[in-house]
Amino acid sequence: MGSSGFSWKLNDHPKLPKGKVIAMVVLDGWGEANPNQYNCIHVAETPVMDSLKNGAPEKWRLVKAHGKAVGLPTDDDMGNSEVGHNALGAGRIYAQGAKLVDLALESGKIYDDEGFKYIKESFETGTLHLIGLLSDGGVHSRLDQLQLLLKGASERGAKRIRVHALTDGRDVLDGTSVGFMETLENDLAKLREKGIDAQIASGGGRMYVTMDRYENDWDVVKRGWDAQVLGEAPHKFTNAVEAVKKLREEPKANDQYLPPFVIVDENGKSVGPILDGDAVVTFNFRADRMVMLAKALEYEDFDKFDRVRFPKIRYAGMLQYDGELKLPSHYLVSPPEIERTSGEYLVHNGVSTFACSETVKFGHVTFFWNGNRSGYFDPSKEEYVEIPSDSGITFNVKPKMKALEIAEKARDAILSGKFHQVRVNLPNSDMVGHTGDIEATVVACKAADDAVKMILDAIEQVGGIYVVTADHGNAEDMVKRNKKGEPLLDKNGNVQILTSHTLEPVPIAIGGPGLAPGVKFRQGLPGAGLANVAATVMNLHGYEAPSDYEPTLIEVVDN
Ligand SMILES: O=C(O)[C@H](O)COP(=O)(O)O
Ligand SMILES: [Mn+2]
Ligand SMILES: [Mn+2]
Repeated sequence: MGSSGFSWKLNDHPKLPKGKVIAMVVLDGWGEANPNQYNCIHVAETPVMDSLKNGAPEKWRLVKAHGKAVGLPTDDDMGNSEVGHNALGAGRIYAQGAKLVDLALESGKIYDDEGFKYIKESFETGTLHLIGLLSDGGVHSRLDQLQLLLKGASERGAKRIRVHALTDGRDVLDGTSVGFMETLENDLAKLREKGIDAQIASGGGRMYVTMDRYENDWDVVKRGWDAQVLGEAPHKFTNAVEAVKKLREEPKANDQYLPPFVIVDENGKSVGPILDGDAVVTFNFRADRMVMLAKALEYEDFDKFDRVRFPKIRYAGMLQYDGELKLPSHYLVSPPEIERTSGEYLVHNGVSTFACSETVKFGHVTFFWNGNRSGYFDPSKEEYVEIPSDSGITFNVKPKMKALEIAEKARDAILSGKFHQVRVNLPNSDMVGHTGDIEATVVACKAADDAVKMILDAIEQVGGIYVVTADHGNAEDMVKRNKKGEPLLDKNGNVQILTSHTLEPVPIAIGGPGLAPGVKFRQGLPGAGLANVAATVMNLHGYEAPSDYEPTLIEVVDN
C-alpha cells in the first residue's frame, strides 16, 4: 500500500473461488432487437447464442451499450467499439472524446490550451489544414465540432484554411456525403466572404483513404498522404461537391470507399498540399483510425511507406490518440483519463490473461479494453495474439473472416491451463454489418455463433466459466427506420440500408461448469450497462471489485 492508501490488492470475494478459467467473449456489433427480416442475428442460424438466451433466464440479460451509459453526450448517440470496450474493461463510465470536445468548444477552453496555441503560431504565415471524417456520425468525429473549430480558428487569426474531408457512409447512411460536402462548402464560402482563404483541398472514402486501423493496410494511409500532403490523386476536380457526386456515379461506388481526389485551381494545380510551416489538425476525436496518420505526420523516422516529402509542420490531434506513445505530442483536448482498469487490477492480483482477435479488432480487446493503452501491463502474465485480417477486401466478400482461427486460438489458450482469462473479440457481425450486405451479414452472424460454440466447448472441458456479451448493436437491425419503427424507403422505393451501429442493448450471458451454483443476475439493476461487466468478471475471478466500479451484475444465493 502506497502512502496515499491506494492498493492494487483486491479483496477476496466472500463466496466465489479463484482460479477458474474464464472465457470473456465480445461479439462485436451484436445487439438485441425485434425479430424481423432485417435482423440478421434473428435470420441467421445461431443455436448457441439462442440457447444462452432461452436456456437460463437468470443467467442472460440485456445491458445498455449506447448513449450516456457509455459516456457519450446524449442517449441519441449509438454505441461504438471504443466506448464499449472502454466501459467493459474499465468498469466505470468516463465522459468520452465526443463529450470532452463538446465541453471544450462550448466553454472556449480549447482555444486557451497548449495544443491550439501551438498550431496558432503557424496562422500568420502558414495554412491551417483540417483532416478528418466529415459526418455527424459521432463515432470518430462530428460535423458540428468541425464547424465550431473552423469558426474559432478563423476568428483567432487563421487566414488560409484547407479541409481534407473523408466521406463516411459507415456511421451514417450511404449517400449522405453529398449533403455534408455541401454544408462544408457553404460554411467555407461564408468564411471566404469574410476574407479568409478557405477551401476544401482533398477527399476520399474513409475506408479507402486514410482511416485504416491497427496497421492492417498502410496503402490506405498512403493514398490519403498523397492527396493531403503531396496534393496528388488520380481524380482531380475544381469543386468537392461535384467530386463526390461524380465519383458516386461509378457502378458500386459508395461513400466508404470513394477513391482519393484533390481539388485543383484553374491551372490544374492542387489547392492545398501540406507545406513547411503549415499547421495540421486531425479533427477526429477517436483514436483507432487516426493513429496511423498521426505517426506519418509526426515521426521523423518512418518506414511504413515512402512519404516522398515530410513537411515541417505544427501538428495537433483533436485528442491525444495514444497515451502510452504520447501520440500526437500536441492535441487540442485532453483524452479521458481512464485508469485502474480491470485488466491492470487483475494482473496485479496474479490473474493471467490471453487476449485475441484479428487485426481489425485486435486493439479493441487490448488497447481499448485497457483504457486506450498499448502494450502489456505485465508480459509475464499476459499474452496478446493478433490474427492477420484480410486486407484490400470488403468483408461481405469473406463474411466468416477469421472467426474460426480466433476460436481455435482461444480454445488452445483455454486448454493450455496457462491462463485464467481468455478474452476475444469476434468481429463478424459488426464488420460485415457495416457493408450493408444483408445476406453476407447473416453468414457472418452464423460464423460468430460457431466460434462461440468452440470456445464454450473448451470451457466445458476445463470446468471453466464463460461470459458472452457484445460492445454495441449493428447486425440486429440493417434498415433505417422512422419514429414508429417502420423501414424508411428511398426515392426509388427501396429500403434504406443501415450500415451503422444502433441504439439497441446487447445481451450478456454467464455460465459454464465452473460457475458456482448460486450465481445469478441480480434483480434491481434495470439501467445496467457495459460498465457493470468489469465488476462482474472480477467477482467470477474470485475478487471483489474496487468500490468505485459500477456494481456487479451478479449475486450469489445460498442453495
Ligand atoms: O470505425 C468503424 O469501423 C466504425 O466507424 C465504427 O465501428 P466500431 O466502433 O465497431 O469499430
Ligand atoms: Mn464494435
Ligand atoms: Mn462497428
